[in-house]
Amino acid sequence: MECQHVSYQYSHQTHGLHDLTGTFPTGQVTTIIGPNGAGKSTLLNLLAQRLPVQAGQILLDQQPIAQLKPKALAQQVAMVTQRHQLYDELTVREVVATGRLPYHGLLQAVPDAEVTPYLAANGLTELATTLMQDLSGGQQQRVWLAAALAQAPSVLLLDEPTTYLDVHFQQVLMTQLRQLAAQGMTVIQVLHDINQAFRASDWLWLLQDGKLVASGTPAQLRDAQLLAQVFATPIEIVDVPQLGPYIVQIPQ
Ligand SMILES: Nc1ncnc2c1ncn2[C@@H]1O[C@H](COP(=O)(O)OP(=O)(O)OP(=O)(O)O)[C@@H](O)[C@H]1O
Repeated sequence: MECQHVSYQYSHQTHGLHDLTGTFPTGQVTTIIGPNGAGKSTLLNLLAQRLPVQAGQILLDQQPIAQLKPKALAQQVAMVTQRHQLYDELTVREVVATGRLPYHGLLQAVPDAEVTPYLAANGLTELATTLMQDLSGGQQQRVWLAAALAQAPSVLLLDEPTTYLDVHFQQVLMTQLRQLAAQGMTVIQVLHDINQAFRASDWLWLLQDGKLVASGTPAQLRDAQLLAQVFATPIEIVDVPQLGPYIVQIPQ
């Protein structure tokens, strides 16, 4: 997936994204990092076509995604949705089944055989008949991931997917994303924890004020001066035994 001169402005606002050009390598985990308000969620929403690109284009396999019909797009690009009250009274199985809708007619039932594997792969079998409103935040997060994976997308988008997860499940998720990428999926996520971003990614996008300041491998972007400037805070990179380089914020 790639962006070519992509810009977006919220109506009557100066904020948005300005002339972004760069790639999200196929079969790799890319993490978008940057300060609050840098435009990370806006970019994800553009990649998912939840917001229309106003200038430039986003290409998937060299095709502008704006030209894809909604059903074709949903078979290619899935976004792990944040909690939504509309789903509170649906069961886990019903929510995961929504991921299969792009492969069926609107009124067709989704066969159990298409849902069961995604429940099992995400540790949700036991919870299949539980209502969403009766789940913890972390369990709900796993349901949204299962629903997105049920779309069998080639591109998976995740906006701060670790928010509701404890440290153990954060690690489980990061490993799962790596495995999906190894199987050929292009994974694009937004993370706030920069150390997690540097450890869990093959590729990084660094945004500031709606602009792409840098993109590259974690090794290329592990630059204390650059990070300090973008995050407006003193930063040092220290070597932690058994962990390697670690980005630390220096108290002012
Ligand atoms: N619906 C909206 N209408 C108007 N402006 C918006 C809207 N959504 C976001 N913005 C503005 O666009 C800019 C980018 O917002 P965005 O949510 O993409 O940033 P972000 O990097 O994801 O931030 P955060 O780290 O705080 O989640 C911000 O200045 C924000 O105020």
